[in-house]
Amino acid sequence: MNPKAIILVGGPSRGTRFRPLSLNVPKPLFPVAGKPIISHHIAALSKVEDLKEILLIGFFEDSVFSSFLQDAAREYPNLHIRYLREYQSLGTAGGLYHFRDEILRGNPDQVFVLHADVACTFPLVAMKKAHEGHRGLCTILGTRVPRDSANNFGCLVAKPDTNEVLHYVEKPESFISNLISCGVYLFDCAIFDEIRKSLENKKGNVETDIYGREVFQDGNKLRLEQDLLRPLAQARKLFVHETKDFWRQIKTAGSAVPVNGLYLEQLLQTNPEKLAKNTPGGPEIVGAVYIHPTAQIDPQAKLGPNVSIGPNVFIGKGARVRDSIVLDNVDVKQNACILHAIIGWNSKIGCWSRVEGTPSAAHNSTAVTKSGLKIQSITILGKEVSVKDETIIRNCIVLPHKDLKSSCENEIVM
Ligand SMILES: Nc1nc2c(ncn2[C@@H]2O[C@H](COP(=O)(O)OP(=O)(O)O[C@H]3O[C@H](CO)[C@@H](O)[C@H](O)[C@@H]3O)[C@@H](O)[C@H]2O)c(=O)[nH]1
Repeated sequence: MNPKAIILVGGPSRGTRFRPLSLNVPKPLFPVAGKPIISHHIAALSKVEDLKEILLIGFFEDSVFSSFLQDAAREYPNLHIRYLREYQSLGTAGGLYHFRDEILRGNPDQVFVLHADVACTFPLVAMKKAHEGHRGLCTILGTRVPRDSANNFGCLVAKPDTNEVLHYVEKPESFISNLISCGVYLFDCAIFDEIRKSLENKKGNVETDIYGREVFQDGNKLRLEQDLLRPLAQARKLFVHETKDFWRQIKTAGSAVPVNGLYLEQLLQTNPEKLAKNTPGGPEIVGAVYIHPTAQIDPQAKLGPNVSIGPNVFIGKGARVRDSIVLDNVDVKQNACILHAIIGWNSKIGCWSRVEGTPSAAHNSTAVTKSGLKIQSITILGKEVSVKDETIIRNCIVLPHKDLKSSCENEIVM
């Protein structure tokens, strides 16, 4: 077996719900639990036997991923990781088809396809084993979600004894099943014949590009879900591998906070040496906390659980941080309190101030409702925001470069 992998990274127009953070970093590179979102995908892929090549496919500028790719090459010398740029958004299966020659080079027999905007334990080795035990062309990772959120996803109805998918419906209007697609797939390479068939069904919508390759006309995308998975289910060639581990989407900026917590909890179980520990004369650490080696934390500060502290951060005496991500070069003055928040690069949090959000209990949701109105649950400060001493910022989104001189609540500060 000689599998390859693809990570669908999307492009700049797709990160809008991730604002204001995506104004400064493309969503796939936003750090959670101390490393870029897609590094978690790559770490899981690196454990798949014989997998040597990972292709990131998206429509960002080429330069966006260059330094990430250099770092990844150093960390994984046995993996060949490249970025392939779509000339425009081609849809979730359009890039697979457009770059089919690159993907099929070296005759792989299987291809993993992972959405960049999901977080989970990526049980890829178990998925591969399950895939090789049936006669399907695709195994899709599935998870159970609460009934009322199921129609935000691709829904699957499967035979419990064989895991064969009988129906696949993308974001149905009414309830079909609470077993949903996680956006993680393993395909046999024969899938490219199915893509060809699906294209033939869309006849008349194909043109030839300057390299003589078939591409789709403007605005006509090839959708993995509707154009490929649905017919595969109808042909009984789609199987599901259900995971009981955590799974989350990363759509809004606020969703990075629970995802950060889940990855940190996972690290606490698998690689606790990567996390901060209580040491004599050091700050108080509660639960899973990641601190970049260049950060300086006052011994009288208290951090955790579920906290990531980025490079060159300074946390002052008596400060308290929990359930939050503090990005590079942030200066947190003494006795400040940060709860359920993301603090953007180079921000300054004054003495005795509070930056806080409200924890949301809802699965895969980061907004809460108050008096019938949807309010922001995670407080997010964009890059270079300054919060004056003794100020409270609660349930707010603050755009970059703002100087907050008085308290605010449930606001978008523009
Ligand atoms: N390269 C590329 N990537 C794309 C494009 N369009 C979307 N993507 C990437 O494909 C992934 C899916 O994005 P969406 O199109 O926004 O779909 P969704 O609403 O997240 O729903 C999909 O994912 C759910 C799981 O998270 C599924 O449950 C659902 O069925 C569907 O596949 C993201 O990682 C996104 O960046 C494109 O044109 N080109």
